[in-house]
Amino acid sequence: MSSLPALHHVRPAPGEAVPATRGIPRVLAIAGSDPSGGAGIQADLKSIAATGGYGMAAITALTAQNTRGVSAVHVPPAEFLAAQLAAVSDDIAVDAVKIGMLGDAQVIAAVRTWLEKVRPGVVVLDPVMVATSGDRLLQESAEAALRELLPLADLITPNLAELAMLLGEPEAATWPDALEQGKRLAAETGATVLVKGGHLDGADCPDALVNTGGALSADVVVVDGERVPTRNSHGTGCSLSSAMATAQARLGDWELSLRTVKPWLEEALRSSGQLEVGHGNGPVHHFHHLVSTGAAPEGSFADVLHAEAAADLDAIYGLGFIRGLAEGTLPENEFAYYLAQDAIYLNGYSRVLARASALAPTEAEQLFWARSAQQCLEVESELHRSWLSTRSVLPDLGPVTKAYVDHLLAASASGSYAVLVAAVLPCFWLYAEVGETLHAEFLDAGAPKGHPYAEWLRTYADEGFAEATGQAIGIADAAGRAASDEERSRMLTAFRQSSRYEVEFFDAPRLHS
Ligand SMILES: Nc1ncnc2c1ncn2[C@@H]1O[C@H](COP(=O)(O)OP(=O)(O)OP(=O)(O)O)[C@@H](O)[C@H]1O
Ligand SMILES: Cc1ncc(COP(=O)(O)O)c(N)n1
Repeated sequence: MSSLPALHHVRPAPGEAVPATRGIPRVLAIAGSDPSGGAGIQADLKSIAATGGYGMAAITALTAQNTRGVSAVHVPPAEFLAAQLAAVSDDIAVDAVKIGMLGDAQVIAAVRTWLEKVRPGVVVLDPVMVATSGDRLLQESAEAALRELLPLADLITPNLAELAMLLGEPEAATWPDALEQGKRLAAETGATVLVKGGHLDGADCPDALVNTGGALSADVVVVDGERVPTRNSHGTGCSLSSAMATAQARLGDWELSLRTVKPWLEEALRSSGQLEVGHGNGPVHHFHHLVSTGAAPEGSFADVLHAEAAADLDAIYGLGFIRGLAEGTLPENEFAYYLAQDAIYLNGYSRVLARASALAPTEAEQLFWARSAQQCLEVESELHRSWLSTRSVLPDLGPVTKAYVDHLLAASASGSYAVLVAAVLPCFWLYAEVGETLHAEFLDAGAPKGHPYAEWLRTYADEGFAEATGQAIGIADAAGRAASDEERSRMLTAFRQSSRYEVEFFDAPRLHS
């Protein structure tokens, strides 16, 4: 015995809103297979998933086709379709059904019997007769049976050729004529008709919901859209109808459903060029809205960051402070100011690194940031013990130090580990590069005796810090490659800002000491 909730056996009266499904709607596509993946059941499953449903598929027919056309059609015995349908509805509550290619009259009869028994809450029928390529997907002898099936649907989604065939009229050449035909089909069937503008010319591509029985806010509700200049329209009808079934099961409102689905489909057409599928009318990109998970090569994001910092590194080497430090001509008060600000900075930086440790996704990264935070405090106390103890008056928190630490604290409160990692990186990376260069210059000059900053320049030869910098770069690179476009862009902004503060930090003694 089926344990389906009563809701799924009760069909709402015409005009009555279908209750929106809580959670993920279970949507069954009853359609033909397109092995090239652009139309039929394959497009249905992609569309259902892309618009937030759980897709199921009972296959009416197998086609051999690609983007250029259909080469063969095989319709299995209708009893086998009936078995598929029963297997689904005996076990699973079906929130919405989308019906596509039916093939022949026996298949139509099997679907009719199942619909009359199960009475799903949402039935969308795409009366597929002829593929875009011109190949028949419904036997001519089955057209009458298809017409008789229409009143069992809530929404019918014919293209202009199908609309005309169902009415036995010539194809509409203008949008107003198409809407008039939509009204006639709606009146004949009692269903809502989705009249589609895809086959018309012009810069716009409108669609309209038509129902003359008062089910909508007006007899004709037009939803405008732009025409996308592409030949990749294979499967747009299949995609639209299954997305409408899914949206309706969730929203319970046809107009809202079309307004939700149409922009998604328009973007899927617009992004179709990203797919390189076939040589004919290619498929649309159903999942255009998902972030690309194609793994970027290791080091690629680090390369982007390094390029971002190049101008700031040049600026640092050009600063009077750096030249004076290297040549031994830096005024003592500027050096003392720098050391005092460095000690203050390291205290704040340590707190920010501790936050990175708290947010780290792996224990190895957690440990790395925790160790780095500890080392900052050790360097801070070493500065006080040996470098600052001989200097009597210590400057307070300077404006650049404050701004830099505030920026890091903001990054640590951004909620994004990736952004925080990007923000703390320049202090490792730029400092390590500048230190290495100054130390090398010092050695090249023969480590001159009597250089007033010789002892300080020797501290730059710290292999442990160079190794930690390599680890920090690796973590930021991995975080950047895994981030969404939006998060990666926030990482770049945070990194750029910190890199800029590195320049200002080295220039602050000149301005504020
Ligand atoms: N070039 C386009 N730009 C924007 N939207 C389009 C374009 N072509 C089709 N559409 C939209 O795609 C959907 C399907 O419309 P169309 O009239 O092409 O139906 P169809 O012929 O049944 O589709 P199919 O191409 O799958 O046979 C409609 O929402 C329509 O507005
Ligand atoms: C199995 C199957 N179902 C439907 C269509 C219609 O799609 P289109 O008109 O875009 O070719 C198709 N080509 N194949």
